[in-house]
Amino acid sequence: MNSTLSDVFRSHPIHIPLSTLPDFTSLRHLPDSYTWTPKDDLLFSAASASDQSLPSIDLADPQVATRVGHACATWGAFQITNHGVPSRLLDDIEFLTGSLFRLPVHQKLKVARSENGVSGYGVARIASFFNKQMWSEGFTVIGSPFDDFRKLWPNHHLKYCEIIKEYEEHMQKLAAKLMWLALGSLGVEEKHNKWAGPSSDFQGAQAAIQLNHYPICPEPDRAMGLAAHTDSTLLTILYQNNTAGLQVFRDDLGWVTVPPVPGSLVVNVGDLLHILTNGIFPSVLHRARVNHVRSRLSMAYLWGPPSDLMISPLPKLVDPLQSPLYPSLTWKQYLATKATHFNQSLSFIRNYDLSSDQLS
Ligand SMILES: O=C(O)CCC(=O)C(=O)O
Ligand SMILES: [Fe+2]
Repeated sequence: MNSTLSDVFRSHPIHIPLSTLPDFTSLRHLPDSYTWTPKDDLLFSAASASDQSLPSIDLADPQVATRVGHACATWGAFQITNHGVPSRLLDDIEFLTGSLFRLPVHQKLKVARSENGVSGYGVARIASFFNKQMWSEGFTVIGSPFDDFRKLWPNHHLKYCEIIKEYEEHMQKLAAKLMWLALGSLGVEEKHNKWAGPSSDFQGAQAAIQLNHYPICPEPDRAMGLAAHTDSTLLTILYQNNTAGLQVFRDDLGWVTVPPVPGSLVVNVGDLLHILTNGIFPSVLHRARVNHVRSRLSMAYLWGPPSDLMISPLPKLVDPLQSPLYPSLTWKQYLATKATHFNQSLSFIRNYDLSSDQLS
């Protein structure tokens, strides 16, 4: 039987004890365990560029594919407007996220993600790779949120489940559209990407929704909301509330803040799209900073292929005189690699010897 995204995460448990889940409202000073220095993250204090901004693309622009392709190749990320997701739905998901994180800690702990669980409340999965703790809390939805939501809101869970369902439907369509725009810009057609299915809508795709909350922080300059990482997805579509915090990294510019633009969404190239394009599109390194004035919410739609499908550089994008930069592997195998090698995963598999079986 094919494995689902839940099975995959379940086989790579994260070992973060529940006692580390913070009660941020009670902290008036930044404890040592939350104080970051460059020792904890090499890029912690890398330069920040203030005069450069992430491309913003109107999806109704006649040149949209070219613009998406250029943004993917130069930034690995972009903002979009005119994306067709109703602003009422963005308000609803933001409202849901705010309501969830405003609940008292004991209530949120009722739906804490268990050690080998996949959905629920907890710290970021990447926390296990760092010595310091991040100033954030999260809630992951994979599959139906019904059981968790019923525990959180015994009287309103159906309304909230409906919002998640509608959000997923819109995001799934938008992700497929963005994928074709990105690949189309490289001359990849439907016939080159068979798993997209007969109607080219990537029906077998899988996704998770990651809701993030970054509380007000007493010493934001020394704290980290979510440490630098790339997403293990094909694409991520992120909605952020009206509070800045997301930053993307470019070798030539350093950290660039992505200011929230009302109604717009941020799109990140993930590691699998980087592999699929044989390295033409970089997967963007990004992080979230915090501030001492307003709490911040973000809602990430993490989108990828069926977990057992072989992903490899598209032959059309590989120079016939060279070998592909990456071997074929499944999302399941990639997530297993990421669980061990984290931000070095792409370079690890690049050097991976296909004749051995390290990736299983
Ligand atoms: O909060 C943000 O802006 C970033 C969230 C993120 O990168 C993630 O959930 O993977
Ligand atoms: Fe991310």
